Amino acid sequence: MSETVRKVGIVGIGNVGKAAASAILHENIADELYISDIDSERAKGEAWDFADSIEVTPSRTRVFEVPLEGLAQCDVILVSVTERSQIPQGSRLELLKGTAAIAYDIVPKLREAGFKGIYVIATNPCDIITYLFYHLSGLPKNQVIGTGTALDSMRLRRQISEALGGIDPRSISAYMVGEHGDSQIAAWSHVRIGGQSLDEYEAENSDRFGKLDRDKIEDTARHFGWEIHKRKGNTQFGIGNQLAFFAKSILNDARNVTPASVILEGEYGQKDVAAGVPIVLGRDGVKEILHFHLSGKEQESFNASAELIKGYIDQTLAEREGTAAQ
Ligand SMILES: NC(=O)C1=CN([C@@H]2O[C@H](COP(=O)(O)OP(=O)(O)OC[C@H]3O[C@@H](n4cnc5c(N)ncnc54)[C@H](O)[C@@H]3O)[C@@H](O)[C@H]2O)C=CC1
Ligand SMILES: CC(=O)C(=O)O
Repeated sequence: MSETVRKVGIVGIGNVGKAAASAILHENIADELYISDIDSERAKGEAWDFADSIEVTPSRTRVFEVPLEGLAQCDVILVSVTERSQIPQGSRLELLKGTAAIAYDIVPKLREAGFKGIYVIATNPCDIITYLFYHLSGLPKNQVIGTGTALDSMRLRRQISEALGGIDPRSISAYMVGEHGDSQIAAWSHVRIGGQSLDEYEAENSDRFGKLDRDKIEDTARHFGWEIHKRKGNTQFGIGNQLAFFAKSILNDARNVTPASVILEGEYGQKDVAAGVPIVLGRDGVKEILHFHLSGKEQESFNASAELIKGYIDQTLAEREGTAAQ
């Protein structure tokens, strides 16, 4: 019998990395989990702490602390590095200089070490960092994926669920698209409640809910991260579980439809940019990009969001390499 060992790596074992690692162990997603951090002593402590818990988790995942290059053997590397996780003025874009510098440091080293697997990136600003990983890694675009608007879309579904009397968010299909940031937009034209369009569902149930306040729901979902951030100083479990879900979908070739930040080459009218759109996620990473025909206003906002991301990508490439995105 041939033996397939599922190997997942995490680079950056802080708030987010630890939440992802815990989810991986509790859901038996990997046979071997490799963790790496610039602070290798702390990472070793985390690895040993996780190893102590294996007997009472459903998995027998072996956990190792490794230097960065030790991650090159993994099928999937989850990226949760950052220079600082605090964002005083509330924009993820403020992290760009620090996290771009980390990308320029670690991606060439992993390339040199022979990493040929799939990157899943949570590090903010997520879309720009995803593009930089693609640009620096030499990997095909299907193998470089940002979590993008996946977390925002869960927040959106939860807000819709609450407005509709608690209907299970898993029975709601609703996506935030564009930037994992302030310019993201809800694709209201494609919201479905158990397959029924939201307009039809609202009309059928007008005596129970009336018309949803879409602007308020969208705005709450868009900014929900800050409500958590200002109370506990970070967000970690939503995204940690999301990273684990991405790893599981890839390793199991699950072919889930999920929002993710991916490299666009003409899809949604955009090129040379990474932005959040619905994809099919499986063994090769991005198996397919779903093309929603957005309403005119949604497409306009999506274009503005993508242009904003592209502006920061171009600025970063110009500062670091004296070139713009190709
Ligand atoms: N995409 C999303 O939906 C979300 C993204 N995030 C982002 O995830 C990132 C991580 O956040 P936290 O875990 O709270 O930060 P943290 O500060 O707790 O952890 C970051 C870790 O990265 C390590 N690190 C820094 N430079 C490194 C390098 N060159 N090589 C290896 N390790 C290095 C640090 O030592 C630290 O352990 C941030 O960029 C944050 O904004 C957080 C929540 C949601
Ligand atoms: C911090 C962040 O990006 C979030 O929770 O959405």
